[in-house]
This record gives sequence, structure tokens and C-alpha cells, in this order.
Amino acid sequence: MIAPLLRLFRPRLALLNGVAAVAGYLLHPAEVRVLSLGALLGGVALLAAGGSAINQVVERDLDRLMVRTNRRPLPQGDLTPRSATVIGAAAVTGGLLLLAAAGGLLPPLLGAAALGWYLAIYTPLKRRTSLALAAGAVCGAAPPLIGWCLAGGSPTDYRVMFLAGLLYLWQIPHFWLFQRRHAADYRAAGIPLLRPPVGETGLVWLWMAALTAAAMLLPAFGIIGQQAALWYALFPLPLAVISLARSERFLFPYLNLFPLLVTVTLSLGRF
Ligand code: HEM
Ligand SMILES: CC(C)=CCC/C(C)=C/CC/C(C)=C/COP(=O)(O)OP(=O)(O)O
Repeated sequence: MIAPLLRLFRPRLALLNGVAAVAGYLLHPAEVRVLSLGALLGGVALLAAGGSAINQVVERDLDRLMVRTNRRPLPQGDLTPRSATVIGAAAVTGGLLLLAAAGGLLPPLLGAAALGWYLAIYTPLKRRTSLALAAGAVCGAAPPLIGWCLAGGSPTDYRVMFLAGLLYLWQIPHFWLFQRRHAADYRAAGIPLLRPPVGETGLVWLWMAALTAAAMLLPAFGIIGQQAALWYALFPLPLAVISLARSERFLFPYLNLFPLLVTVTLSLGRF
């Protein structure tokens, strides 16, 4: 029963959303409260895991059509739509309760809004237009906002807007490269491919230049202070080298690490 649950919850993806929320928490100058940090990481990860479960209930017809997803518990019959929905709802409830216990009303409200956006906007749009990603990346940029607000910050503070904006920009190539690798799968399922016009690879590198420039804005605006040297070493430098070398082989794994590298940098000197 463990394997189907892991495929339903997608723990690496869920955890990385929790890690992205921790980045928002650490960006805030308030003193780090380890219990709150743990509740934030667990709460957002449970929300993302619950969202993945409910997304798989909604997309069980599509998942059956793709090699990448047809081993998931619903196409395999390991779980019924009803049991997967109950399990997903339990994870979401747990996540909301954890966020409320640690941060009051705003963090769970933001989490519920992000989850609603993912399930009610991104998931239906994905079947209709490749631009679903542009909408979906909005909810994917929510975790740092949740962490920032749980630390006591305002959701409209320019500092967290910069960090959420960076995560927004990152999701585009993160998914774009992934979809290119599984293009045949997406065609088989009839899911519109993010196929920009001629010069697709040129656009990917253009986007990487934008991501590099955006990463450089955080120290440039003083949003990141003492960690600036590490920030430049982990972001603009590798991104510039990979982009100049146009090495998709290095770009893909580097991109999957990106939110973790952001959090590692922001944790410097905070504990
Ligand atoms: C709407 C925005 C996003 C889209 C469309 C997207 C799309 C995807 C897809 C299709 C996969 C492959 C999943 C699989 O094969 O099971 C994936 C993997 C992954 N995504 Fe994203 N993603 C988005 C946002 C995010 C965010 C916000 C994070 C974390 C901050 C994230 C982290 C990951 C990780 C860590 C994996 C690898 C999971 C694994 O290997 O088990 N993604 N993403
Ligand atoms: C706080 C909170 C809950 C924020 C929302 C974060 C979140 C769940 C972002 C979406 C990440 C994701 C798994 C997209 C892939 O969906 P997909 O349906 O394209 O993936 P698939 O094709 O592998 O099923």
C-alpha cells in the first residue's frame, strides 16, 4: 500500500513545495521559530500532496494514456476515485490545520487559495491550452508567500513579491524542459504542448537569461544581504555558465534543484 500512496502524493514534489515555503519564512527578518518552521514545511507539503492526490482523481483518464503516469494508483486500480479523494482531503485538512496552528488564519487561507487555483484553474485549463502553465505557475509561486506570512510578514511586501516572482519564472523552464522530454506522451493524451514558434531552444535560453537577471535583483535590491556572495555563486554564475554553454543536460537537473538552492542560501546565518 506504500507504493501507491507515494505515487499518489508525489512526496519529492510535495516536499519541495514545503522547502519553497521555508524560503519565504527565512527571507523574513523575524527570529526563526523551529516548531513554526516544521509546521510550515509539513503543512505546505501536505497541501501539495493532497493536491496531487485530488489532481490524479480528476486526471485519471489522462493518466491512463501516458506512459509516465499510467502506473499511478488510479489507472492501476490500486485505489478507487473515492478512496483517493478521501485520502487527498485528509492530507489537505492536516496541512491546513498545521498552518493554522503555527500561523493563524492567513497562511491556511493562502494555502487553500493556492490549492483551489491548482485544482480549479490549472488542472482544467491544462486540457485546453498550453498556456495553462502560465496560470498554474501562480499557485506554484504561493509557497514562499505562505512562509513569509507565517513569519509575520505582509503578503504585499515587495521582498516576498520578488522571491515569489523568481519562483514563478523558474517554473516555466522547469515544466517546459520536462514536457519536451515527454512530448510523445503529452500528444498521446491530447494535452496541448507548450510549443512556442520557431527557435524554441532560443526561447528557453532567453527565459534562462531572464531568470538569471531576476535572481540578481534580490541582492541588488538589498533583499538578500549577508548571503549575497553565496547567492551569486549559486544562481547567476551557474545559470550564466549553463546558458552560455547551452547545456540542456545540466540545465534540467539544476532547475529541479533551484527552489532547494534558494532555501539553502536563505538559511545561511539564520540558525
Ligand atoms: C504549475 C506549475 C508546475 C507544473 C506544471 C509542474 C509540472 C511538473 C511535472 C509534470 C512533473 C513530473 C511529475 C511526475 O512525473 O510525477 C514535475 C516534477 C517535479 N516538480 Fe514541478 N511543476 C510545477 C510547479 C512545481 C513547483 C512549484 C515545485 C516546487 C517548488 C515543483 C517541483 C517539482 C519536483 C521536485 C518534481 C520532481 C518530482 C519527482 O521526481 O518525483 N514543481 N513538475
Ligand atoms: C501551497 C500549495 C498547495 C501550492 C500549490 C503548489 C502546487 C501543487 C503546484 C503545482 C505543482 C504540480 C504538481 C504541477 C503538475 O501538475 P500536473 O497535473 O501537470 O502533473 P502530472 O502531469 O504529472 O499529473
